[in-house]
Amino acid sequence: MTTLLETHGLTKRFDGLLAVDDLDLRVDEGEIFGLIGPNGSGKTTTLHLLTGFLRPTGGTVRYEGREVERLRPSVRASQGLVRTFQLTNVFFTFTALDNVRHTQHLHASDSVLSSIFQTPGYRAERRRLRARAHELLELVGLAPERRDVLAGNLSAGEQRRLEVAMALAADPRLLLLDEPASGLNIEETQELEGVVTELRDRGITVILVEHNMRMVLGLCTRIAVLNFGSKIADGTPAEISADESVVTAYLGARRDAQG
Ligand SMILES: Nc1ncnc2c1ncn2[C@@H]1O[C@H](COP(=O)(O)OP(=O)(O)OP(=O)(O)O)[C@@H](O)[C@H]1O
Repeated sequence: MTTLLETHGLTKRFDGLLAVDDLDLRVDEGEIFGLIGPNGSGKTTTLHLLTGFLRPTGGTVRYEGREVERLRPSVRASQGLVRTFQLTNVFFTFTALDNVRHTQHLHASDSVLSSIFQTPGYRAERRRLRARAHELLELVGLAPERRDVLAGNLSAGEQRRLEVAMALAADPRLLLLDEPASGLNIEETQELEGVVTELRDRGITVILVEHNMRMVLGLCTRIAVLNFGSKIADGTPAEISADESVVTAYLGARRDAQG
């Protein structure tokens, strides 16, 4: 198994608060890797550190064998380390297709001159990208008749899957999904699970940050559990479900929430 992503001693401190504490992770190529933990345990901060939206206070992030913790998010994305954004990147007044096309343009390397003069090469590339956008929407289960619907008029489940299609426009090798099932009903969650499985089958490695335990336990090959910024367990779904410290962390969190 090839290691695709590794962190060593990854740490993030916000003033006095240790949000991520000396975290070692290893994600192998072809995995669906789960990152779970109670509210405030450091999952989102970890995701920001992996993708470059935050700089670590200490430690390293290795992707494809190279240290990337100092690289900007756009540079990491161009290397295939891509994340979703919980709908913040979706333009609700654009159609589903135009949202994907827009994301493709953000990653394209067209020269200004070729676009002004509409060279044959430029036009062929545009046709290729349009066909690819249709393919991506189909891959996430947005049928051709949904392509031209405004994103704001899609169902919650369709919007989540559109968000995945937009991330796929960057051609990820490793895709980080940030709570993709939040706000979805059971049926929508199952459709999303089908999409994540399909991505894995197509060779995309996935890191899934998610509160829905049924989804995480059902999909992931391995899971790491955070609590107060530290990793308290990692292993297969069966190992994690049977781990006393995980059960205690979740029960403790629930008691705190109940006051
Ligand atoms: N920019 C910031 N400045 C200060 N503290 C922060 C910042 N971002 C996160 N934190 C704190 O770091 C800790 C970890 O937060 P984080 O959002 O990573 O947790 P999480 O596991 O993703 O939580 P949730 O499941 O609720 O999304 C929390 O105590 C949070 O308040």
